[in-house]
Amino acid sequence: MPRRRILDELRNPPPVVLPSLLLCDFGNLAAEVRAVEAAGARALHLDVMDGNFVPNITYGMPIVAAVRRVTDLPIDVHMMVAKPAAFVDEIIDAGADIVTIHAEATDDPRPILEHVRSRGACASLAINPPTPIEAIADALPLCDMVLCMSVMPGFGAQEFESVALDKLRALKSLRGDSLLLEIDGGVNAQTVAQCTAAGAQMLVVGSAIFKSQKPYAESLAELTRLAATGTQ
Ligand SMILES: O=C(CO)[C@@H](O)[C@H](O)COP(=O)(O)O
Ligand SMILES: [Co+2]
Repeated sequence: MPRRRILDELRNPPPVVLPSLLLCDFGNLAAEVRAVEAAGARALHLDVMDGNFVPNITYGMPIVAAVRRVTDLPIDVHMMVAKPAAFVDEIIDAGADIVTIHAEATDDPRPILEHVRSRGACASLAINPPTPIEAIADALPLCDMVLCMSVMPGFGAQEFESVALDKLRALKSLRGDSLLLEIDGGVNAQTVAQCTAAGAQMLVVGSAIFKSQKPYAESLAELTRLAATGTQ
């Protein structure tokens, strides 16, 4: 889908809860994707980890492509890899609509963000909890989205770190609504309203959907309802 259309779809209306497939049943991947789509998901978040940038390995292009084959939902690929420049083209070819690279993985993210946009995808920059927003100030004009991590990346089901909220507030006051803001890590029914109150429109949720006893539709509806309370 073209970049402008993705951004319009995600903005209208906020907030968007993105299931992170990290903790889904990969033996039934297609069924899991169809199930969260039927449950009301408006976009998906895929965590690509290389065992180098983070101390964990997940999956790469074949899984992104497999998800692409079963859904037309926007796919946000969170690249936790040490050499993002080497892989963004293949990630886009596999079907990513939003390509999220980490500021900590590159000395200068700007050429990569520009390249992602030139390929028609949305360009997004992630920062870990200890990374200040000053570190990405020069790159902001090239970002469609900024992801503030609320855990150290690498694993699902970690505890929420509220330092991400301060950064969301600062980014919101710097850039208003021109920039999509995403938060990822420990987002659940207890934390989601704080995230939207701080300015996030994009809420990545893994364990609170895939490890919950509730049906996906119930979790997604509850999280979306609670997220909306933070915007009032
Ligand atoms: O990027 C990551 C982890 O590094 C995430 O996208 C997790 O998958 C989120 O899982 P929960 O914290 O919601 O369980
Ligand atoms: Co993620």
